[in-house]
Amino acid sequence: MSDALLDVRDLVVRYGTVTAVDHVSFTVDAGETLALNGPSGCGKSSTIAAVLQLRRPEGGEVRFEGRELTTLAERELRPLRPRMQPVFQDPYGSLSPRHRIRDAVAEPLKVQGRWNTADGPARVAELLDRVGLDPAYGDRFPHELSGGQCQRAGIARALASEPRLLVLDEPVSALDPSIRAGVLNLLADLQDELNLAYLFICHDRAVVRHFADRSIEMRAGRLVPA
Ligand SMILES: Nc1ncnc2c1ncn2[C@@H]1O[C@H](COP(=O)(O)OP(=O)(O)OP(=O)(O)O)[C@@H](O)[C@H]1O
Repeated sequence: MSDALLDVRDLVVRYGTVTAVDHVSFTVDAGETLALNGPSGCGKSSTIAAVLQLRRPEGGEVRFEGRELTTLAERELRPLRPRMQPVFQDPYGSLSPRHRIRDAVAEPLKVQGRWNTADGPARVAELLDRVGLDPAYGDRFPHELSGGQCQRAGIARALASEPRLLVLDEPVSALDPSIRAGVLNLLADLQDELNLAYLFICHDRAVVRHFADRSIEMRAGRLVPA
């Protein structure tokens, strides 16, 4: 058995007769960035949905922190879910338009029973500050933030859960090219500071070369030599 943080073995995802992920295996170590590349429709989203157990795979194993997730009941998965957090491409899509940024960042703490009125607000301010947002932005709604600021707020919300793994699904593709580097630098700093692991989907080869420790390539549901 490997001691990787995430160990995916022979993963299979099917939609009816379509095999979207066909016996895919990879590992991600603590503190490591693995890039997952490939053309549209090759199975990247299906792979990460199965890793996050948002969709139960038809075959294979997803071992996270040494525990096999695919055989766990939802009730057993619940305490593990905070430790693997997604960050999606659309910065506005991952935050509810009706909730202030402060409440969006506080929500994971409340859901996980870790909210404390004495120090909760300070924790939220600290998380916003950590991602480079003035804590005063906590009062705003997502549409009052730029795309880059909103993506930073989404990262703060993910960090509230104290994850070990972030699944980054094209986290800077929707952002203005001039602000992409700032968000990528933030992710790199957070990784160093918190020993976070990243499973990173990205189409931009220059970004992958700069940002990832290793990369794997998918074509038509299978891993191919990079
Ligand atoms: N809900 C679904 N029902 C049926 N087929 C699906 C479903 N979701 C994905 N597929 C099919 O599975 C295959 C893999 O899709 P997937 O979205 O995982 O690829 P992708 O690499 O993430 O693509 P993109 O980069 O465009 O998001 C494709 O052939 C797609 O049409």
